[in-house]
Amino acid sequence: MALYPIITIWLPLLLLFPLLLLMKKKKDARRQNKRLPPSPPKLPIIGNLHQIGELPHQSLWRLSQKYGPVMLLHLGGIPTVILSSAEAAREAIKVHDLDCCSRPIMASTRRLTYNYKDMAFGPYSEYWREIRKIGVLEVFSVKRVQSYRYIREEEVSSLINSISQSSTSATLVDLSEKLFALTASIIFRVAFGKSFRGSDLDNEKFQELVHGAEALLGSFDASEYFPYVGWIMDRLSGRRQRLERVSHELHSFFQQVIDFHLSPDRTEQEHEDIIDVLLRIEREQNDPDRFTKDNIKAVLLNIFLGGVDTGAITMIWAMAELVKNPRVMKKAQDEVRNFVGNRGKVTEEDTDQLPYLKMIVKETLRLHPPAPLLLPRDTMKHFKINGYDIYPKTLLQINAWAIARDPAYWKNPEEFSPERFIDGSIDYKGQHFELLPFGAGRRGCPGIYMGTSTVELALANLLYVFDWKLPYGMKGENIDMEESVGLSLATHKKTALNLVPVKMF
Ligand code: HEM
Repeated sequence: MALYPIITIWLPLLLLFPLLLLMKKKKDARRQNKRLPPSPPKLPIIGNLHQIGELPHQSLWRLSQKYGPVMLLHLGGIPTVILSSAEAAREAIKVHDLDCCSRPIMASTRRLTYNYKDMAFGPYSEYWREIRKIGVLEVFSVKRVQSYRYIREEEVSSLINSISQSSTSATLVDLSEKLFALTASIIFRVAFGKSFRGSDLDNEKFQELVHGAEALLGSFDASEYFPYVGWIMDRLSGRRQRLERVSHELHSFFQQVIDFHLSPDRTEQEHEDIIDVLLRIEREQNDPDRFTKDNIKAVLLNIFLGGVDTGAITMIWAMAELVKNPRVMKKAQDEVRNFVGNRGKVTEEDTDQLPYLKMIVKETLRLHPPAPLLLPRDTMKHFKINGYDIYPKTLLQINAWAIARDPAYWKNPEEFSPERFIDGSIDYKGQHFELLPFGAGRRGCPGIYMGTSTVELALANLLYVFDWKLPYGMKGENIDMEESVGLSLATHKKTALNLVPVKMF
């Protein structure tokens, strides 16, 4: 037998063997030296999934009481680190922001965002930096948000008018429904330039689609949790089909509105809406493939997902807390009524002069952050938090809800007390890690100003124009403050808030 073929195969392997041995030794040494965060016991295959209940932020908070502020879970096959203290959050999204500012890759986010042409779900990349920059400068800038002031004021006026009708008959108003409709109308006009009222665009159908997309984006595909077999579960559960249907319908809807903007019959607009802005960016690009209609649709999806529910949820919780706390309600009403006098309505300029109202919004966001776990981050490098090793490709979740209720930072944390912000030293803009309703760092919410402008204006008018009474026989302490995740990306009040308005102006 010829020795030559044997030598050619085995000789390189023999030479490689010591090298492989050395590499294995090094890897073992690294493993032995690594200090992983504490973990609750896990089950085969599902890992810690069985320990996460209907309200994940609350389940994770309970686990963190036992396992500490830096905790490692295994959600199926996904290693996930949960941070539940301001110090740990600071280390991650300030000190190591660049190491963990990506987002996890998932089949459904990829499909809904045109292969990550959006801002919110896209992994960290040169393209993401570019789209985020465009967003911050062109869509979310103070100037742009201020240019939509007339939309917010008109929509808040029509909300007040519609509530006034119930007030004359002293009937209950479903404030939850009204406030969702308000934020939806505002975002619809800001993005599409026209109101869905009296137009051929069907807002209800569109809302249904956005919620369908939220339900898909707010949960993981089984194929991510369970490699090899998860895709079968996604098919059997109908998730795959839902994903295809929602993506297809959203795509057609956005295409229809973009076509309308490009139609030669469209008259010159006084105000640039967001589609106009994005179409202008498309025209100004040197590389025609860099920013296309798909990029526009992906950004539009972010604006609807980020802009509608978050604002409505915040206002609903604020009103629920105010009727539960008549002292705070009265103080806020005195502030706005004394400032505005008999002018009949509150304008955006007025809200800048209402410090107590702003404290109420902060306190609401502390107790009820609409995104209690922020959005998941994906780590890109090895780094340490509180001395624990965090490895690349780990999912990172910050429990902003737990941090904002931690007695280590907050006196009587469960109490709704806007006065705790009286000295103005703590804000929600991402510099104070004990209050993170908008996240922080590279991935922090770019829509803070857009969101709070609507919330402050609508609340100020609701408090100025009406006194609010509970349904007959109901007491403040009986208001249901239970949370629900439901079909939304965000956590909201489980039951609708029904109140009786009494018109004062
Ligand atoms: C009360 C109102 C709002 C709250 C509480 C809120 C909260 C958040 C949170 C927690 C995040 C994730 C931050 C992180 O991962 O660190 C986020 C991201 C984002 N929000 Fe908001 N948001 C609000 C309003 C808005 C509005 C009005 C818009 C747009 C119209 C918007 C658009 C976005 C986008 C595009 C992102 C993704 C940023 C990125 O990944 O680069 N948000 N928001």
